[in-house]
Formats: sequence, C-alpha cells, structure tokens
Amino acid sequence: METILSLKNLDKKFGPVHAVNNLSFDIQKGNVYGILGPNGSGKSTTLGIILNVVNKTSGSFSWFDGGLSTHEALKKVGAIIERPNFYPYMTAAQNLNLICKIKGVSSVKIEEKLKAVNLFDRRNSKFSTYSLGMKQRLAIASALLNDPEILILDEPTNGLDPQGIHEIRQIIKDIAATGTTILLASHLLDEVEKVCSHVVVIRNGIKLYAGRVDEMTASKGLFELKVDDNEEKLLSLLESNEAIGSVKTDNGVIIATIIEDITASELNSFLFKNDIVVSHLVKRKPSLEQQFLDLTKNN
Ligand SMILES: Nc1ncnc2c1ncn2[C@@H]1O[C@H](COP(=O)(O)OP(=O)(O)OP(=O)(O)O)[C@@H](O)[C@H]1O
Repeated sequence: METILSLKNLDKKFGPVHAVNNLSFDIQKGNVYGILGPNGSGKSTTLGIILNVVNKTSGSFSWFDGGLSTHEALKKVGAIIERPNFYPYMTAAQNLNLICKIKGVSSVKIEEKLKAVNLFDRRNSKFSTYSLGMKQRLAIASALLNDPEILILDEPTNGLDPQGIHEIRQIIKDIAATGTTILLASHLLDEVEKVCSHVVVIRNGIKLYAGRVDEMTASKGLFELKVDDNEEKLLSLLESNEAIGSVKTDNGVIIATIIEDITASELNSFLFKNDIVVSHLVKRKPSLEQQFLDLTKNN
C-alpha cells in the first residue's frame, strides 16, 4: 500500500496550550480519512502543520514516503483550510481561470472540475450571487484544478444548510470514488461515519483511536487480537466460533467481528482451552458514537 502522508510524534505548543500532542498516524492512498475531535482538539493545527502554514514544535511528517521536499509534495495536494476567497464580481469560471494562472496550471481542467462539483450550469454567474454551499463547492473545484493525489478539507460542511451538507458529502464521496485520497477534519460523528473509511479520533491534541470506521460500527462490536505464533490456528479457531462473524488481518492485528454476544474473557478461555495464548485481546464498543463518547469522556 502506498503511503501518502506519515506523521510521527508530531507536537505543537502555543505557549501553555498543547495543541497537538505526540500525534502519529499514516494516510494510505485511496482511503477517506476523518480527523474527528471536539472544537479545540487540534484538528486545524494538525492540518496547518502538514500544509506548512503552522510551524511544528517537534516530531516529523513526510509526504509520499519522503521522496519529495515538502514544497514539491504540496504541488500534489489540494487543500481548503480557510473560508474560500474569490473575487465577488467575477464569475466562477473567471475565478478558476485566475487561480490556474496564479498556480501555473493549465486551464483545460476547469470545465471538468466545475462539473465534478455540480456548478457547470452556473459557471457564468458572479461569485457574489452564490450560496454558501456553492461557494464551498467552488472552493473544492479550485483545489482539484491540479488533479491532486490528496484533497484536504477542514470542516467542509460548517455553516451549510442540510441540502448543502448533503451535496458536499456526496461530492466528497464522488471524488473519493475516482481514487483521490481524502483527509477531512470534522467535529461531527455522523459526517465521519457517512463519508470516511478511516478515522483518527483526537482530543486535546492526543490521538485516542485510529482505524477503520466500519470496524468501529460493527453492530455487536469486534475483537482485536494478536498472537506471537500459531496465527493460522487462531484464525481457524475464530472462524469456527459461532459468536464470531468475519475474521481478517490488518497490519498484524486480527479483527474478528462479533455476531453473538460474547465477552473478552469467554473468548479468551475458549482460545486458551484450545492451546492458544494471545498477546493482545481487546473488545471494541459497538458503534463509533459510543466509542467516541467513551474515548472523549475517559481521556
Ligand atoms: N495561533 C494560535 N495561538 C494560540 N493558540 C492557538 C492558535 N491556534 C490554535 N490555538 C489553540 O490550539 C488548540 C487547538 O486548536 P485547533 O484550532 O487546532 O483545534 P480544532 O480541533 O481545529 O478546533 P476548531 O474546530 O474549533 O477549529 C486550541 O486550544 C486553540 O485555542
């Protein structure tokens, strides 16, 4: 799997405020990542650091396996981290044309990108006549002009009405379906559940959870297991257990979804009776919402 971005022990202090605290996670190509956390948890600061607009205090990050300088790497990144800023008296198409000139990219993609955000029919309307949702969609089109490998969005649906929220989320999903990797920051659980394949939950700058969204939302929860040896036997035992649904391995961790109620100690004793001693066994909560609430409450 291709790593687009890797954060290692990233840290940022604003005087006494520890905005980002020893944060590490990887972004793999083709996935949709949500950084989920309450207001003030360090989402925007994290995005600012990786986009070189905020200086880190310590730690590191590398783009595209470190093969490029950050300056070069950022040419392959599309990002919207502030409210879109366009000329109000110019049309959408004129604004995008200007951005192409400023960025030094070809203007041939303007039509395609306006279509991607459902604004082609309104391309000749002045920006000042646009609704907030249309302005946000135009910002997405402008971030896509250079066909970025990854699109980064900070709170993409903030301030929009339900229809506008729905449109932006659908557009994000459509863009992801073309293979573009996406990283978005959100304080909305349901947004991350609806749009993202992966989530990094942070609070007070500290990572509380990183993993797949669907594994967090399995209806009865799931087990995470690790074993030092005899992995094949463990996998077949799990598959033979009636309480366990799907079993798969992700980065050396076995993920077993639960289809009938079973506690961690019941599973542990079943495995132990069959001569398997696990080195790691965790039962995850049923839903991302519960998980998020527990995580943010307990940490
Ligand atoms: N330039 C700054 N100077 C001082 N403190 C800052 C600065 N920028 C952010 N902070 C503080 O760092 C912490 C993290 O802020 P950040 O904006 O990254 O959080 P966030 O999760 O993006 O929240 P929100 O969704 O409210 O923007 C907050 O306590 C914030 O007050």
